[in-house]
Amino acid sequence: HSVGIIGAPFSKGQPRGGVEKGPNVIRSAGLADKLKAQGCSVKDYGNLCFEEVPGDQPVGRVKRPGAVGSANQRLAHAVYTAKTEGHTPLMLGGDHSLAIGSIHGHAAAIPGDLSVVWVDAHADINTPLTTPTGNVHGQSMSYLIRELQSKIPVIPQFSWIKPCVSAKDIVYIGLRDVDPEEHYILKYLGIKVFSMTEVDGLGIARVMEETCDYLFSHVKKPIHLSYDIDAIDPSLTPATGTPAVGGLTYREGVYITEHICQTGLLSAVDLVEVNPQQGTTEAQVQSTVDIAVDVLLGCFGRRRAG
Ligand SMILES: N[C@@]1(C(=O)O)CN(C[C@@H]2CCCCN2)C[C@@H]1CCC[B-](O)(O)O
Ligand SMILES: [Mn+2]
Ligand SMILES: [Mn+2]
Repeated sequence: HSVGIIGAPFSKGQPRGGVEKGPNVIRSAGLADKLKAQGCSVKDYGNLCFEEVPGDQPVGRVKRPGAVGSANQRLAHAVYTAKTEGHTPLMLGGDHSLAIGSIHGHAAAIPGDLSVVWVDAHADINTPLTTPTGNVHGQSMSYLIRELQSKIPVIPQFSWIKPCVSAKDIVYIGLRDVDPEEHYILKYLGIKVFSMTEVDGLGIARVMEETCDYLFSHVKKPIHLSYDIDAIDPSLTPATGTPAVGGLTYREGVYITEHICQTGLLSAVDLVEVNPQQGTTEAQVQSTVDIAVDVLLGCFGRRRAG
């Protein structure tokens, strides 16, 4: 595996300060050295610099459209570059609004369509008209899904975004805090969802088997894995902005990435929503960061069997 690390210190997709520190705290836990120790080659592209956008007024309910639009445009280019230079892009967030740029840049760099595996307590599929908070980290997927575009009002700062994902190529794992409007959208689009109920009922091994059967049932497409650390139970990863009880165990969280790795189709990864300022103790921050690193090592070949 050749991994292209891209730091995206961005927080304007949500209201809590600190998530912009995610890239550096994950790096300082030894991510690059641990990837190299397991045989990966690593190119660290460093942290992107995101411009300030003064007078960044909401468009409708959508908050900080200027900052979110420009950060994601810049990120899209960086992910495109890393991919075309032959690396598997690994985007370190930063909040989950960054999936807009990451998926956009990834899609632009590969022929044909990609599939998306979204590991999260949340669906992040609110539209500008359904969002209860206006925070774009809860809307990311709505701007990317082709079948949803008739429901998305014009946001000038997002005009560069070309929807690039088909509803049938998306699988959610870990959902347990979904807004009613999001639930309607998921049903309306027929998107495949393995909520925590399915994780409990089927077990994670079956969930991953069914995820792969579903995604590969027609054409095998490269996988974009967008992993929100709040998918893991907050007792293990408390340093995050929107914790929700009843999450994945450490073992389930790592099993997901081990399984996706062995498909050989992993093509880009996001690891988002680590916020060191949301931990109440240093130990809470360290636990969150260490688990984020282990999840990522699973993406790139680490097997618990050794
Ligand atoms: N759907 C949300 C949105 O703001 O759109 C509302 N929700 C918070 C709210 C808390 C109280 C119970 C109902 N949910 C957060 C979520 C976005 C999560 C973004 B992610 O990147 O952390 O996944
Ligand atoms: Mn998310
Ligand atoms: Mn989430």
